[in-house]
Amino acid sequence: MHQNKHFRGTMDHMNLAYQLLQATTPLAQLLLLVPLLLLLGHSISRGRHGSKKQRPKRCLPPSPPGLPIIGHLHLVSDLPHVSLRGLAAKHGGGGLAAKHGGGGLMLLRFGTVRSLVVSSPQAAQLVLRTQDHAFASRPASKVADVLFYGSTDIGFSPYGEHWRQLRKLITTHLLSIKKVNSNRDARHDEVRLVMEKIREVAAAAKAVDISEAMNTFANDIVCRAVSGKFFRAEGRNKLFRELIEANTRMIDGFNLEEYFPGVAKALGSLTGWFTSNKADEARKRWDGLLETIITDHEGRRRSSEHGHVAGGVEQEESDFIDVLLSVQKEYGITRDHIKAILMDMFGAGTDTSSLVLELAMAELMRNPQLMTKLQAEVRVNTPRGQQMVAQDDIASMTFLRAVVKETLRLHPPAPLLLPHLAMVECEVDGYTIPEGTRVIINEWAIGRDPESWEKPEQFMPERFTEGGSAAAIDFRGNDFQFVPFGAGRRICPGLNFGMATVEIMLANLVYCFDWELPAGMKKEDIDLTEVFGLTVHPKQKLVLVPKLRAIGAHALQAE
Ligand code: HEM
Repeated sequence: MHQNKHFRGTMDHMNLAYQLLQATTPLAQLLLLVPLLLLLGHSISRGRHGSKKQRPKRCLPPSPPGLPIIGHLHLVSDLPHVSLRGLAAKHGGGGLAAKHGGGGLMLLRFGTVRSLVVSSPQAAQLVLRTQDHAFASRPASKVADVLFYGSTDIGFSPYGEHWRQLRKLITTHLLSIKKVNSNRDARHDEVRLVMEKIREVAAAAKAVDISEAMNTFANDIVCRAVSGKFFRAEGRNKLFRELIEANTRMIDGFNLEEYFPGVAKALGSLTGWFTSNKADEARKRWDGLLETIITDHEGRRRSSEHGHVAGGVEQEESDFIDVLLSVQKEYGITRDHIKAILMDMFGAGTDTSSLVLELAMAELMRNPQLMTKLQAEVRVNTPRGQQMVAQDDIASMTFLRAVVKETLRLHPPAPLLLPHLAMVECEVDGYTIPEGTRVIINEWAIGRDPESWEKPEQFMPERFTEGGSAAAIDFRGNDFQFVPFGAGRRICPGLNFGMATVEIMLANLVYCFDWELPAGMKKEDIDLTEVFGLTVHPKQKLVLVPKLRAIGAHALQAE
């Protein structure tokens, strides 16, 4: 392709020379001939030697035609992951990976921000593994700066020593497999509370708002691991939920303020409608809540150091906030850093797990034969007479895991992961990616890529079971056709925590109850239309009617 360009350039020089030679006197012809011959010679020698030198400086990935000022913003609908897939199918071809069924790189401009969109497993592998070191940072975000104390949390922190330290801290003290296992009793306790509530609803022949119930549950699980039983005081868990929801809406990555920072700066103080103004409000509310919780913990720590037990209540085992306070000096973190980390834990850990649960239940209700199959597996593998499914029973439930995987494939809670950033100029699949380019990985499109998945739009958990077409594929960041937790340095550190939360709850929902749709509703009426945000939610709430199984009734009462 580059040689063709040179050939064309050489031909242009020759045409020009020919025309000039025709139009001028012999002396002028001679005088003109010399520089033209020199130019021609130079072109030819560039064509012959050093094929690298002849390449244009930058061969950028393909782009659809854009508009002045807004760039490609008008091409993105209110479901960006869907429009980006459509655009990538038309414009994201080419590249070396295309030869292997890949391609999947497309360059867009949103306002002043250049964005690389990654839409195939091959391209995702190049960005998240081969060049992970170059793409492991996050783009600066005014909203994240306001919300997360100057982006000093983990999720929005730029790549570097601060991020490394915090990540080490949370993976060691909260999210390691050992820690996740040690939380099993607390998890079991929280699941039991939900089952009790559902039982009451079932006894009254009413319906359960599954979306709400799963969100509360996931939030309670994280809050309990992070701040002990403290969080239940004075309706704090409700406030947490409100604040988390507000954050998710504000940091969806498609925020005009971030695409026109100059305009936003000029107008920001005059108007109240910019997201960062709202973020400021939310941060003040977060700060008040976190300050109270941290101060409570400090008080407890002081009491126990002096041999007192706060409020006459038995001292509980230390939670994550206690750990953060005790390692503050060792890790060199400030009080604001602690608050930023806590916001991450509450935010990243709640919505994600609860969405997987809600959507798994929705898909099972749409596919009753799969619900029956899952119930059979869970009920057979739970020891007879046992009131609830326990963590240890889950190990043998392969279909349960397949259902969760299939839910993550079709409905990844964060369809565009979190944005990455090119820290240096680098080359991906023969294209130059300029330093500072924002990178959007369209995991939603990758999970539905027909090159990688058989009948990609269908919910078929069997594909992940033994003998299935995707039996060997896992979500731990090694199989790039399936990266709902991301991959590489920025892979979700809460993967084990999230999976443990989802599996134990789903198993118990289908073990303890049979489920029906509200009167007059058919399975075809379950609407999965989405609302976009950093995490994507179904527009319609999932409301289901629980029916008690005999075992559930005795068991839950007996506990
Ligand atoms: C099913 C549950 C979950 C899913 C699907 C999920 C998904 C993700 C995704 C897609 C990312 C971005 C990866 C990237 O940028 O490439 C992420 C990052 C993150 N997640 Fe999760 N997550 C889940 C549960 C959790 C839980 C339970 C926690 C903690 C309690 C957590 C904490 C985090 C943090 C701190 C980050 C930022 C990592 C960094 O930037 O280095 N996640 N998660």
